[in-house]
Amino acid sequence: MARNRFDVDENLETPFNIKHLLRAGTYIGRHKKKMALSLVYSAVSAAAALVGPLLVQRGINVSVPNKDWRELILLSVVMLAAIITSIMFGRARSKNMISVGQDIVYDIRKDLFAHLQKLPFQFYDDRPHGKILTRVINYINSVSDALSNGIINFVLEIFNLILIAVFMLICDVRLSLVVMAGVPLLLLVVMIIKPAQRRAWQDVSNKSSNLNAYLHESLDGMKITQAFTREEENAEIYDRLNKNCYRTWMKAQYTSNLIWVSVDNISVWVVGAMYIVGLTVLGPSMQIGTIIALSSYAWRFWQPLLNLSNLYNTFINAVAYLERIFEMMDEPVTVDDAPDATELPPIKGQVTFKDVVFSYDGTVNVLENFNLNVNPGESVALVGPTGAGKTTVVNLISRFYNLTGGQVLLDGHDISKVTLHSLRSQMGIMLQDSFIFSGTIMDNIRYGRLDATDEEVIEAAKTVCAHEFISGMEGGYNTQVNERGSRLSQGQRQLVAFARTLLSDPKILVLDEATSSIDAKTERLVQQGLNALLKGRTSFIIAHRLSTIKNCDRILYISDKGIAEMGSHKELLERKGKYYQLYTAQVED
Ligand SMILES: Nc1ncnc2c1ncn2[C@@H]1O[C@H](COP(=O)(O)OP(=O)(O)OP(=O)(O)O)[C@@H](O)[C@H]1O
Repeated sequence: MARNRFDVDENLETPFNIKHLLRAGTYIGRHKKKMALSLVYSAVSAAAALVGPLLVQRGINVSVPNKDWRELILLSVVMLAAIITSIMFGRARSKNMISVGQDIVYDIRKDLFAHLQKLPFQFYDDRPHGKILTRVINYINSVSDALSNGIINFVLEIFNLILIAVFMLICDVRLSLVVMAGVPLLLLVVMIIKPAQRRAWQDVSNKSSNLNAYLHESLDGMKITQAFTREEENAEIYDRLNKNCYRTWMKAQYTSNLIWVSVDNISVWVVGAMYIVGLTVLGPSMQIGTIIALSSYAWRFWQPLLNLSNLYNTFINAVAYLERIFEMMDEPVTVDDAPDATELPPIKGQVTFKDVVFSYDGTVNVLENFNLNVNPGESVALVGPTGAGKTTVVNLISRFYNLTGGQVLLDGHDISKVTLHSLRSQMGIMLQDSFIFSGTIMDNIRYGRLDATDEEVIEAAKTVCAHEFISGMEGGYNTQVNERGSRLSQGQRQLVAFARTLLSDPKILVLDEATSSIDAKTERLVQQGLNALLKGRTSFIIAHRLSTIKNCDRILYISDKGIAEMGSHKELLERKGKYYQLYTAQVED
């Protein structure tokens, strides 16, 4: 699927949709008190900062000519107080808004992660994980700033603009109009440059998302890269993606700078025009203190306009990011409890596949009219060629994917009609990828049953012959293993994962290549422990090494979208069919 690639851009250019901002309002609404307080702090800080030029005007026009030193000192004290007030309220606002911004990040991330944990295997099959990370980390960061500071700043800048305009008009109406004459010119520049600027920043975000996706994939596959000496080729791909980031970043900076340069130019022209009009056209009727005060306001007048135009961009980008975030939050949990789902009662372990049809992509069927009935306590092995569908069959029992057709029943209960928790908590699954989490070995074995005692953990490890190597490690069961268990051998990882599966004391056990990396001697020992454990449990065992499944009650040879052969080891050998060929080939080897 096209989106599962690190070099395919996401479409961020979406029409402004207020719906997303309104939905984001639910996150902002939780902090309305702090937001309102910040607005008050901001207003006080801005108003205090604007008093200065008026005081300067009064000082130059009145106090100095009248040599009223008392008033001049008073004006200086008031000015100092205004500056201190402005700084203090500004700081209080910043402190407040930082916490609001982080609260919003926290809330959105929490909801998103909760949702990610519910999304089915299919979702993760389809997307580069680096891009998911970009949404959870980068997009949420960008959005939080727009939702917290952005909204406050928007209100504040409008307030600032009105306030500055009022202060200017109080100073002098005619010169104020000269300053305001530059506004249409600025709007024109903004309208021309802003769309390009927005697209440029979206490009930056896309290219860094692609870089993240590739980086993530490369880190995951680093050992293979080094084994195949692909470092140079990979460096070239990374370099290309990195250059894309560099190029788009420079372009975005360039377009952003265009706005600054334009605004700077316009403001210089306007202030220049104001001086010319003030000193020549209006001449003697204009006092120098008024011109100085007005020029100070004129410089400030442009700042909120520029900030508003930047905020416009921030909001447009935020809406695009919000759309991507909400798209992920709205990603349907296709494998979920049905509205009328019931709890699966404690099962005996009968598993029935009834006319099951399954396709991953909706076009090619992996299984067709698959029928099977496994009795409680029966052990069933699945063998067959690579890619025949063995893992698919066992994944369907845990409902990791929805069926395309037919039914899977546990003790007669349709698994699509029971809650996932009650279903999966009765299953013990050991997937092909024996994933080890960062933490201790004890934590890893206890992963599926948090209330298990240390003794139970050790007992499970002993059963799968993991106790010996664990005890030999420097910290025993409390040895820290790195993420993915990189400090354990592949076989040791399998043994830990095996113990984890057994500890959950399942009614149905699924072992997908559980012992493929374990040496033959240990495997035989594991087998003995396993035989005891399999008693009373229904088990599905996938193994390419046929010696490990010879004793299973039934062996299914999976091929051609179904069961090609079925029977005990002895029966299948006697039949001299596909299983016989597979087995004799292995024995000869
Ligand atoms: N997530 C997926 N999306 C699309 N197709 C898939 C997916 N997983 C497996 N397939 C396809 O479904 C078929 C059956 O795969 P499955 O993993 O069940 O085979 P298997 O018999 O377990 O193979 P192996 O012995 O190699 O583990 C394969 O052709 C495979 O390409």
